[in-house]
Amino acid sequence: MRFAVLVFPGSNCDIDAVKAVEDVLGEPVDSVWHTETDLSQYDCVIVPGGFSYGDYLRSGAVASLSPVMGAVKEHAAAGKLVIGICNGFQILTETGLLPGVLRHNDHLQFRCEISELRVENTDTAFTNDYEKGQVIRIPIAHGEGNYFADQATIDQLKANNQIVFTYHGTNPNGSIENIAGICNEQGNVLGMMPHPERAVHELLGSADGKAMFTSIFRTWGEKHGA
Ligand SMILES: NC(=O)CC[C@H](N)C(=O)O
Repeated sequence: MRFAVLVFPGSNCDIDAVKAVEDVLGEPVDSVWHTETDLSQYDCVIVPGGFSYGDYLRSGAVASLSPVMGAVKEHAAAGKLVIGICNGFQILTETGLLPGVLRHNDHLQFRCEISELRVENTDTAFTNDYEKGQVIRIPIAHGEGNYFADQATIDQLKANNQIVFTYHGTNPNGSIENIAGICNEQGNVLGMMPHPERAVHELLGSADGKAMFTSIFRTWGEKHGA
């Protein structure tokens, strides 16, 4: 299975994502600069966290216009896997691959801490190694993680079981319905504010992010007979 981790000017979690794929799965992974227009050799694209283009205008707004995002749209339309983590989630909503927006945290402070998440949907390629309702510890680090969507969109997310993670206990940013992560209707594009790639060793404070990588690999393997 081949992974791409996109790199924009201002990305700062791309190397963590590369290391997580290498350490958890040992599968091939390339860093791919944002001017690339062909992602056809990859099975899973990770849009990492950071401050692409300095978060100018709105987080993710400028990066959503990068050449590589055309290729990400094609990759998603072909049913292949895309994960946006933190700034990556912001880029995916700005690109229109996921519904809703990420607004400034309701308290207007940057939050960098371990958060508790509840796994709401284990019927996705990204979460099937978790238990439904499992509470996991995954770090957050963002100033604009306040997920918002209008009521019709929220109703649709619920009806299609697209809410994948919610904050458990404390909501750190004011997200509507405590939403921490969602997927698209087809289930092959996931966006989440917390950072699973920073939680793959006990040494990092939690290894609860590992199951996301093993889920992806297992799902891909089942589909491709690997
Ligand atoms: N860690 C990140 O990806 C930061 C996300 C974003 N730039 C924010 O502060 O909201």
